[in-house]
Amino acid sequence: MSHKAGFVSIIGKPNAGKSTLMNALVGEKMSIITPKAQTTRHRILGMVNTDDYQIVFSDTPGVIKPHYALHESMMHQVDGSIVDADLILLVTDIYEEFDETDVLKKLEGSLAPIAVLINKIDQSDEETVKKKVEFWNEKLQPKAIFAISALLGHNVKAIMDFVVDNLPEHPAYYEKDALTDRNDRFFASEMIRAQLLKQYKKEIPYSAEVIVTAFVEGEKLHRISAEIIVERDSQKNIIIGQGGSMLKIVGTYARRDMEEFFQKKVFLEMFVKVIPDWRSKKNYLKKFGYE
Ligand SMILES: Nc1nc2c(ncn2[C@@H]2O[C@H](COP(=O)(O)OP(=O)(O)OP(=O)(O)O)[C@@H](O)[C@H]2O)c(=O)[nH]1
Repeated sequence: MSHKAGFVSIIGKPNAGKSTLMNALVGEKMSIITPKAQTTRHRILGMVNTDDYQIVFSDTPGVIKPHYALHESMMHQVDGSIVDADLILLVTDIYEEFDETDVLKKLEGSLAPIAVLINKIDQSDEETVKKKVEFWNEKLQPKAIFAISALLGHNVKAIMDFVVDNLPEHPAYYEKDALTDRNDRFFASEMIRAQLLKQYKKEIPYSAEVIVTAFVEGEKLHRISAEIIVERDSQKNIIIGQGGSMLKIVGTYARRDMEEFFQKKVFLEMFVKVIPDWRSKKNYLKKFGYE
């Protein structure tokens, strides 16, 4: 019997709802979601397997104009996922008036069919949705347009059906029990990064990276050590807070998320370290997993 498999890339501006959609499609909390733009820094694969097919979704960083080497790496990951794609899901936010020219420019080189997903329709009305559908039909003549709410799961099933219909015949690319290309260390560091995005304002979360330095799996308990890397001493002080109060909050929430994710008790310790201008330094970026 024939088997289908393919790469489906989720592309769009920051904050459009790409990670929310990815999680809704794969049914797991794979990508961290926060109200802040530029939450996602890596391309993350999420797989859906049945006997008949394997869909390999890629959640990607939001398309931005690069300001640091870090951003350049993020945009390379977007480009890579467009090159690999058998199918592209372009996510756009119904009410954000983003200029999407840069996203469209990236898509120009691709031959993969595109579906435009107009997201967050739960915050909109029929008339606005209709106008957006017309706009995208004219602009891109995509293979399909869906008006969706990734948050509420509205029309997510229709996207899945569309994806399966348009998947090429191909053997599986990964083991059929695989869910992602990322390991537990990665998810642990992402859960800490999500708390940095939630608990601190302005530049702090964007200046921070999280490295899991030890991950000891136990029968009853995982012991996890992590470093939070920032660019300046002043940022280190803010991260730690008065008498360690802020770091304690971050640790408490991150540990709670980890315990839910790993279904295990977690002992978490964190250290804050300064590496001046790490976002612009290629050697550190490489060390932190940005190619
Ligand atoms: N109302 C509403 N909010 C949504 C919907 N989808 C996503 N959001 C919210 O939009 C914000 C951004 O969502 P993400 O999924 O992190 O967006 P993203 O495109 O991955 O963002 P980047 O990582 O910056 O590229 C979060 O606060 C989500 O809860 C939706 O369908 N409706």
